[in-house]
Amino acid sequence: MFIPTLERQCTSEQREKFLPLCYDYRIIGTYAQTELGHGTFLRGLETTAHYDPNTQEFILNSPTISSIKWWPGALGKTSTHAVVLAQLYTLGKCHGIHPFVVQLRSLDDHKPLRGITVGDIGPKMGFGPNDNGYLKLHKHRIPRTNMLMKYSQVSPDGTYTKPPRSTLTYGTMTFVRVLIVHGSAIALAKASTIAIRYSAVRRQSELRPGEPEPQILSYPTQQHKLFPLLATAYAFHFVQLAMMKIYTDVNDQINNSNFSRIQELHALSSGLKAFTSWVTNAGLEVCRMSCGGHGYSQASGFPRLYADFTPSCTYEGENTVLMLQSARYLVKCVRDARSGKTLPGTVSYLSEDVSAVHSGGSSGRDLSNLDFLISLYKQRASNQVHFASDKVDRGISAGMDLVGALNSASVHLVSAAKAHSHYFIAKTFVESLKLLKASSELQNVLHQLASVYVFEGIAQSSGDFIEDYILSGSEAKTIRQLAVDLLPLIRVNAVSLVDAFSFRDEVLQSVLGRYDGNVYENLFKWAQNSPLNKTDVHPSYHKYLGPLLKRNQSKL
Ligand SMILES: CC/C=C\C/C=C\C/C=C\C/C=C\C/C=C\C/C=C\C=C\C(=O)SCCNC(=O)CCNC(=O)[C@H](O)C(C)(C)COP(=O)(O)OP(=O)(O)OC[C@H]1O[C@@H](n2cnc3c(N)ncnc32)[C@H](O)[C@@H]1OP(=O)(O)O
Ligand SMILES: Cc1cc2nc3c(=O)[nH]c(=O)nc-3n(C[C@H](O)[C@H](O)[C@H](O)COP(=O)(O)OP(=O)(O)OC[C@H]3O[C@@H](n4cnc5c(N)ncnc54)[C@H](O)[C@@H]3O)c2cc1C
Repeated sequence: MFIPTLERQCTSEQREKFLPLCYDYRIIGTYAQTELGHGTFLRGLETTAHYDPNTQEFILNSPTISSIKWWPGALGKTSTHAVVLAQLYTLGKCHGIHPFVVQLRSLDDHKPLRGITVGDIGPKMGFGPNDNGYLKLHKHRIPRTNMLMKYSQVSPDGTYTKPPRSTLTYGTMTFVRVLIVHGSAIALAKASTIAIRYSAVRRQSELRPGEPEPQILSYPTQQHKLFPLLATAYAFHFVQLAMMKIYTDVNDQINNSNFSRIQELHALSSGLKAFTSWVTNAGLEVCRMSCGGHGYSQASGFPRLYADFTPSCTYEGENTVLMLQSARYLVKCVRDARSGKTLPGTVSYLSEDVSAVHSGGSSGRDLSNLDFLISLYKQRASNQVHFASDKVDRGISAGMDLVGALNSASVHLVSAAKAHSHYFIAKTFVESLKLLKASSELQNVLHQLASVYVFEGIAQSSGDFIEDYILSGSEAKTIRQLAVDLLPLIRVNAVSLVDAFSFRDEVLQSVLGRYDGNVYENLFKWAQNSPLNKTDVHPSYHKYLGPLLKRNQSKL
């Protein structure tokens, strides 16, 4: 995050100064924004940067215990520099959060500089090798030119020039949220690869006396656990491509001082980051548990995969907070639509009158038609957004201010943002396949995946569709059965569909997911290499177990 921030927030002179040092690994940096007391509420960050016009320096300070920077990756022992987000003060006025490049350690002996107290925050649930750290600043001085001044400036005499948009400071977070959508796709693809390959190798139980034990991948329940997640990994692959395209287009516009789509990008990236990381987080556990006891072994790769992925739901914007950010924008769009404004592409459906399109229960609707079902996802999303938006309006009519009305409706707002994100993902998946240049055989297999993703998405949220009369109960049951009917068809290609992710064994880091399927021999080999097996009799025997056993044996 250090380099993307410099690339996005530096003047051209600052780029020339800092970026070559980064690219050549002459300095290593981190992104120090979160503090002990604040991670979500950025306007509440307490680190200060006071401008001293006499020396043309900023004085950075951690005024309270809660202002200590806390969590930034590689801050503890590795980074020589940091982008520090601090409240800018100049000529006696506070101008809010701004980014500053701060050198933390000497480039000669790597010792912390004067005014810098830095260290590791201690062991975490995962990310063991990463020295997430703390940083306490004590009246640490940096040159004026270390404030990243592409969008806002402080002149030598201390005069402040404000940015075209205050939220341009948040640009790196948007970029990383887009990466996390990709990260979710990759993590779920890895977990699906491990679970499906192992399920093809593992044989268990005797369905009928004398019959060979079947592959557990042949059990419909195992298929129902894994194949919707496999389809989701493909869905997330396509949606991260679409998200990155939108990010690149909007970022190009921002670089040309066109800020018209910055809110739409923030809302979409926030919703997709939260939706994909929540779904992946839960999916990793389903994949682990589908592998029985061996799934719980470190040898499976699942413990590390989960422990390293699960903070994706927290960092780069806690998921609930980001869903609320997305919903806040959707409510704004409903108002804009009502006042006749044209809405941008990803939310234009909110100005359509979808309610008249479908009414649940009418017979003869083709419930296997993906285009039709995507229109139901659209109706569900539109209904949820309008319902939540109406809640906000009623709160305001009852005398609340906007913040109070948004907070009061926040549970429904999160549901609306989830439905919006789900619609975008399902629609993108189906549309991406139409554009794919592939053989009819491949198109058929991918259509099966898209179908099971769309069907199962409705089955798992059928309440939303039934409550709003988008589907009747019997139609929801039919769609649920359509998903189950697809499972044996996907079974035929399941291993090939995970092989297609092409994870090398060294990357997958899983004995269960080995490409050669040689699991048992390698599990035994892996166990023999366990540190506890260095000696037949563990040294602890002589200290504890031996004396205990001998003492009790003498009583026999
Ligand atoms: C090449 C790679 C290939 C593959 C990748 C594959 C695998 C990689 C895997 C993972 C991805 C990579 C990296 C991740 C790995 C490890 C993690 C590493 C680091 C983690 C770093 C961090 O966590 S950094 C810190 C992150 N912190 C946050 O995100 C803070 C969240 N909080 C906020 O953003 C703000 O508090 C808030 C915006 C939520 C609220 O702000 P507030 O001011 O209180 O309130 P509002 O009034 O709601 O907002 C004001 C207006 O500002 C608009 N806004 C807010 N944010 C933005 C934004 N980002 N962009 C644009 N606009 C924004 C908001 O909409 C409001 O506007 P209005 O018009 O409505 O007023
Ligand atoms: C592995 C890891 C790596 C990290 N790396 C970095 C890094 O490199 N740089 C960096 O600066 N930070 C980093 N962070 C910090 C991370 O960005 C924050 O933890 C994250 O932004 C969440 O903020 P918080 O911890 O203050 O949670 P909080 O905001 O305190 O969240 C706690 C609960 O409060 C709820 N909540 C908060 N605000 C609201 C609201 N307005 N409405 C409703 N509910 C709300 C949340 O939904 C959540 O349930 C990292 C964190 C982790 C775990």
